[in-house]
Amino acid sequence: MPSLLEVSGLTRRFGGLTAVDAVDLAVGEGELVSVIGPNGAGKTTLFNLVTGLDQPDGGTVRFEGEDITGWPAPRLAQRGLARTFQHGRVFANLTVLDNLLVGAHTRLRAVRPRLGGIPGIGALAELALALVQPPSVTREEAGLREEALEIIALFGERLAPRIDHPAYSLSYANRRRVEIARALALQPRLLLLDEPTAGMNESETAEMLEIIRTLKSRGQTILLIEHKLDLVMQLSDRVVVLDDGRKIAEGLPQDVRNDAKVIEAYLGSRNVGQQAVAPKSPALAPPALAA
Ligand SMILES: Nc1ncnc2c1ncn2[C@@H]1O[C@H](COP(=O)(O)OP(=O)(O)OP(=O)(O)O)[C@@H](O)[C@H]1O
Repeated sequence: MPSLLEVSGLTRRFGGLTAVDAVDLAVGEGELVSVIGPNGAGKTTLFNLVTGLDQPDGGTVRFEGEDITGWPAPRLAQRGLARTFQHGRVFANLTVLDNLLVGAHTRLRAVRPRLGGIPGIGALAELALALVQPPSVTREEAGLREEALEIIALFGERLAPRIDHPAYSLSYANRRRVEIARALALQPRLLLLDEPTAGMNESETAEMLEIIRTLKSRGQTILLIEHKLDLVMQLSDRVVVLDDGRKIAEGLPQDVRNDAKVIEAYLGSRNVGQQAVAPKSPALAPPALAA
């Protein structure tokens, strides 16, 4: 049986720099795979290539065996891939709940009548149905609202009391939670999280770890970029390590932690996240030193 996601020989060059260099990567159904590596290793570029925000110079991306290389992001979202961004992206003027409903909207069936073939007719019919609001649309939207509230409940008191607040009024950490909640509203087959704990303090990071653990226990397949290596070690089924665009190691967290090439990459002059690798800083120390 093919993996849910299979990346083969993926390559992206920017001028003379090869940001992603013939990377192979597979994620099985229900797995949590983390991508780690020093700053500039190519992690976000890899995510951009998988999620249609950037086009590869070579290689393929397959999803459930289907070649999805170069598909635009909206089509990938409908196919079951949802992602979050390193610096968080929400609809600032929409409420928390509406941010989720926007995410869920791609799944609505009743408001998207099948009137293909005649250009523009589908969009017109969709608009007409939205204005008239027949029972099928109302029912489906009520269902999505229920689902959205269930997703919000996952974040406990952080979001539940704020469902009617505009996203711009939220704290940075809450905006990041909304972004993840919105991605979940798509009911993705594969959730790609780009540094979900960036900018979060210790207790917020611990909360996020529990949320990701809960998602994983529900069978959610996850591809994760994360600089906080203790979190990576606790959550991951497998870890893929990039350095200078190339995959230098892959395996179980405990094996990667002790891999000589990984230790070398992290002990170089580069930084992990915004903070220098230092053996005295266990949470940010390279894998081999974080034990
Ligand atoms: N649009 C671009 N144009 C030119 N160079 C780019 C572009 N995007 C990324 N790069 C370069 O590609 C390399 C990989 O960058 P990328 O952001 O993927 O690394 P990363 O592992 O995600 O780093 P970080 O941990 O700092 O987020 C870097 O050297 C970066 O400067």
